[in-house]
Amino acid sequence: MNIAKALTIAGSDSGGGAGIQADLKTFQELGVFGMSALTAVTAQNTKEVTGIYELPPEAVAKQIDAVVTDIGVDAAKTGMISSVPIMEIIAAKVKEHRIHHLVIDPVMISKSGAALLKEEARHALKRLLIPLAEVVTPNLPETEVLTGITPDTEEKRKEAARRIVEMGARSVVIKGGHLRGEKAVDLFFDGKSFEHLTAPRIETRHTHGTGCTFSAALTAELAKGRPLFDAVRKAKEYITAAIRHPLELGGGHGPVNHWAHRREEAKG
Ligand SMILES: Nc1ncnc2c1ncn2[C@@H]1O[C@H](COP(=O)(O)OP(=O)(O)OP(=O)(O)O)[C@@H](O)[C@H]1O
Ligand SMILES: Cc1ncc(CO)c(N)n1
Repeated sequence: MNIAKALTIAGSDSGGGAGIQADLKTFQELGVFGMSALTAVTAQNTKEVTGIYELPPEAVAKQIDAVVTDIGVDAAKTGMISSVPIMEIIAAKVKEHRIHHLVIDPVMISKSGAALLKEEARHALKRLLIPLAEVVTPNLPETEVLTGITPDTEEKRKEAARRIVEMGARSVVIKGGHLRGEKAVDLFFDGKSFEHLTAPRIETRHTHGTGCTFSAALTAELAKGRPLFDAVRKAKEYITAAIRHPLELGGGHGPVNHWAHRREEAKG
């Protein structure tokens, strides 16, 4: 049996909606065997982050080595990587193990407002990780930090996408979750052409983990061998269903529903 295998290199969210937990749930839902290399443990719920505990860089390296050398990795993603030494070791391991299908989700701030990336690590993210990416998935504030462009118009979002590809990424999806308007529109660019991914905007506060879940779905589809833009489209369908059928857990930004896609598939 040929089983697709995906690895997430990210932080743990005790609340289960974002981070490693969102990634593994998404991999499983999409029929991919999920593995993890933890970079940090966060104490977190739908309202706040109450603690961040980084792992030693060596612990991150050992987790990656352990799974790549035995089980194998068809595609990987990165999420929360708070410090420069952890970024350095991940970049080295991605090169050493020739991980080609790599999704970089440049996580910076949680929905509840906590900083998940140290300020001094912003530059390292651009220098070390973005050049290794098959696709980078910034939201709008992350796009601004990466490029210095305020992405408040379509033209500026296109310019920012060009800049991210110039940094060495093979492609980028600028996510429009933070825009207003009737539609949630994301912009894809692969160095040649632009494509829009459009879905109805759902009125809800239960959006904890949208970014992690989207990039995990994209990673799962790449692990299965789906072509890049098809994988992006599938990920968009998956996250839209997960937002559309909220679980209504917790008193703050509740988690998205990782199994909602089953309902939509059942409807046809
Ligand atoms: N209210 C919404 N309705 C429909 N789609 C949405 C909504 N909010 C976000 N999305 C979609 O979810 C995906 C993730 O985008 P978003 O901009 O929310 O990521 P993010 O800010 O990185 O999330 P996170 O808080 O997990 O870091 C995108 O495809 C975006 O268009
Ligand atoms: C551990 C972790 N990673 C990513 C996010 C994204 O917001 C989060 N809230 N927590």
